[in-house]
Amino acid sequence: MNASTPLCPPDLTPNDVVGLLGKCASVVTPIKTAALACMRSRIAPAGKMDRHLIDQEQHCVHGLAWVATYVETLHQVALWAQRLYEEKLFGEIEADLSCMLFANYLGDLHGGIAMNQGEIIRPSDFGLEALVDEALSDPCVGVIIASASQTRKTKAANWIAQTQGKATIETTGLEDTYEMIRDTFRRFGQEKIAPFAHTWHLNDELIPDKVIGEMAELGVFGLTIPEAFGGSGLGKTAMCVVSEELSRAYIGVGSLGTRSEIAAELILTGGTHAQKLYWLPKIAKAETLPTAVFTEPNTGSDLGALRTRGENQGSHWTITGNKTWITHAARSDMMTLLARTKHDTDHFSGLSMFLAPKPRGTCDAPFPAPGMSGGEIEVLGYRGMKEYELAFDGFEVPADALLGGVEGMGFKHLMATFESARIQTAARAIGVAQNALDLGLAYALDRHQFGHAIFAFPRVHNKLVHMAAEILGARQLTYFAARQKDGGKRCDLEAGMAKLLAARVAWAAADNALQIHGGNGFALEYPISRVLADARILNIFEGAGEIQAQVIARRLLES
Ligand SMILES: Cc1cc2nc3c(=O)[nH]c(=O)nc-3n(C[C@H](O)[C@H](O)[C@H](O)COP(=O)(O)OP(=O)(O)OC[C@H]3O[C@@H](n4cnc5c(N)ncnc54)[C@H](O)[C@@H]3O)c2cc1C
Repeated sequence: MNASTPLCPPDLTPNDVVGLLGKCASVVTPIKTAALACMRSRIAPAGKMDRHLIDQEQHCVHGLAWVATYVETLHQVALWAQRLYEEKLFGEIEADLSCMLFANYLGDLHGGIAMNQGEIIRPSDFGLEALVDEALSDPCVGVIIASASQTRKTKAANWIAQTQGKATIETTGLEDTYEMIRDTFRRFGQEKIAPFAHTWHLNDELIPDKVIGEMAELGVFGLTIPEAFGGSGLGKTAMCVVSEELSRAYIGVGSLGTRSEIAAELILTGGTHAQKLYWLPKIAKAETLPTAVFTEPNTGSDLGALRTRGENQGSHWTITGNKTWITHAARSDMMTLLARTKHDTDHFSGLSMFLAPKPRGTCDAPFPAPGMSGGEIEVLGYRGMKEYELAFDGFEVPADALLGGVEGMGFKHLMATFESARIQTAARAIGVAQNALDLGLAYALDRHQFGHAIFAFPRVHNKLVHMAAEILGARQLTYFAARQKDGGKRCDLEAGMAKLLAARVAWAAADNALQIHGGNGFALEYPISRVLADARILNIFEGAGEIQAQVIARRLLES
């Protein structure tokens, strides 16, 4: 990023842009490699990783995860651009948005990446100022950065304004089947969810049973369950598209399938044949709504330390302990419940997973089961399913409810579901970000100040362009993780990156869209107030941002 870099011609063609994106994506790879080498030398000076040093160096360890996430995003966007170009689908808006994304992320790699507000990871943190300067002094970087001019931003903004009502601004590059699925769920979201979501939120209501029934008919709950067990047998890419569109209408609805996805994944990876035959068809039809019962009052991120006890009574198990933050606990029929069954342990190896049936509760009698009680936790956002704290006191679970019939495998089984759950959460985040963009755009076009629609002001429309560009990047990264998963490859790294980035993108989009609404955005009456609250949870659950960064960095360091 050297001042003498030649500035670009303002009229880069999409063809020029595709070439530049590919070059820029390759010039940043050495930055990741060098940051990784630097962290290896700091946290594994003798060749073996030192846990104490990992914690001591956490800012930079997590910074490495962010650098790698940026580099992977740029790679995936460059590959997407190349694929579209070959199919003659890479047009002006795809070129404009990818230039914006590259300009911002290349700038961040040079000046510092915001891991969070105020927590910036800079090249100097790794002692890599000279290397980063050198890598980013490549002329292709200067051209891309200069191409993200105000003229181009305004042109992109006008294009975005014309795409109002279109499913996606850019061509996603997904096969037609997925785009047909998107259209179906977009229509469903627009007709059956979006008009009611804000009222459900304001009244803190459960999403109506009727909506769950309609979603079941559309196949939401059995999307990725194999056909042999009553599902549609689709892959994670389809799950992403469905989750995006449902969450774009309302995150509560986009999250209804999350617990079914977790339960199905647990049963498919760890269950006995009898458990698969019994539960999967019921989950696919939404006859069984599962709930995920892991977190405890004193154990959140460090799940391996949880204390709820499972005791083998011969004919059955009993569960005793406290859980918290359990989404949709009352209106559910089965708990994927993690408890300690090896009582002489205090870490993950003593944990077992149960598929514990429970009677479905109502608002008046949420937990009508002996040995189980609970209370609602009132929340800022992410409503529609309700959150609960639960107390178990000798709650009985059938003997055959132990997942896979084996003790001590619960944490391992849960870890195997993380890839899928994180990909789905990234897709939910993209849906929320898209909702924010939709709302911000509509308001900006409608609201007039100083004699113009506020959309006309660069500081307003630049925000919309930034949102669209970041959504494009997070989307391609998420689809990449989904493809890896569908291809049977290990993808905890890619899934973690997708979730890490998409959660930040959703929060930034919601915040910027609220800013565009001015004072009205702060009024509960406006849906953007809900979207802001909903967006905030994405960086906390399914692995807080810090935990996600830790997981990504450890995987990189171990490789
Ligand atoms: C709306 C909502 C719905 C949820 N739904 C469910 C559900 O259905 N089932 C379920 O089991 N759980 C659920 N959870 C719980 C959720 O998974 C946990 O909140 C999450 O795992 C974080 O745990 P914690 O809240 O105990 O935070 P803690 O683990 O106490 O961490 C607090 C903060 O400390 C920081 N932190 C923690 N550890 C580290 C570290 N090693 N390094 C650096 N920073 C760190 C992070 O910033 C973190 O946000 C839900 C939570 C919410 C808020």
